[in-house]
Amino acid sequence: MDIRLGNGFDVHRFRDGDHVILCGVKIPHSQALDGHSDADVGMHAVTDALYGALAEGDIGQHFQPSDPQWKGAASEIFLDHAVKLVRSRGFEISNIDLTLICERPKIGPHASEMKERMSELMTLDASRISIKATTSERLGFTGREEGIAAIATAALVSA
Ligand SMILES: Nc1ccn([C@@H]2O[C@H](COP(=O)(O)O)[C@@H](O)[C@H]2O)c(=O)n1
Ligand SMILES: C[C@@]1(CO)OP(=O)(O)OP(=O)(O)OC[C@H]1O
Repeated sequence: MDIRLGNGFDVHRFRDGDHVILCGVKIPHSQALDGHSDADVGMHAVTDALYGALAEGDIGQHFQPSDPQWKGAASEIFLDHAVKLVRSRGFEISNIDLTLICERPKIGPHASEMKERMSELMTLDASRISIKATTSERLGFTGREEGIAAIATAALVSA
């Protein structure tokens, strides 16, 4: 059995708006997240963790931020590509662990829906998907509510 571990980290800054999209779920908030795509920072971190576990570069190498075709794109496109690449390389996803770092919005009330959405997108049992959140105790850019950071770990096992 071959085991691979990968990590992903992403940050998106806030901009004017009335909701954020995290793990494919629309969450009402006093601001939106800025990015070339839909700026789903949680989904980007998970996607990068999958690419990392395969040593297949990073999300920006696969989906150039300068490419107009990804303007406003749903980040499910990127995650789907990474999941398909995992399986094409003869691996299965054992588990995913995601932590979102932000003062607001509060993630807890939405974590279950986010987990279910990721489960559907990855065809992975929800019991293998962990979605957590923490503040940075008002320290740094997340503490000043300038943006959201996300860090993810993916574990793959040979199929
Ligand atoms: N955006 C967030 C941040 C935190 N939580 C929940 O609050 C708990 C305490 O967070 P601290 O940063 O103060 O330790 C944390 O464990 C989460 O359960 C949240 O839901 N959304
Ligand atoms: C998702 C992509 C898609 O062009 O752009 P962004 O939405 O800006 O997100 P980021 O994590 O900054 O860069 C990765 C890019 O692949």
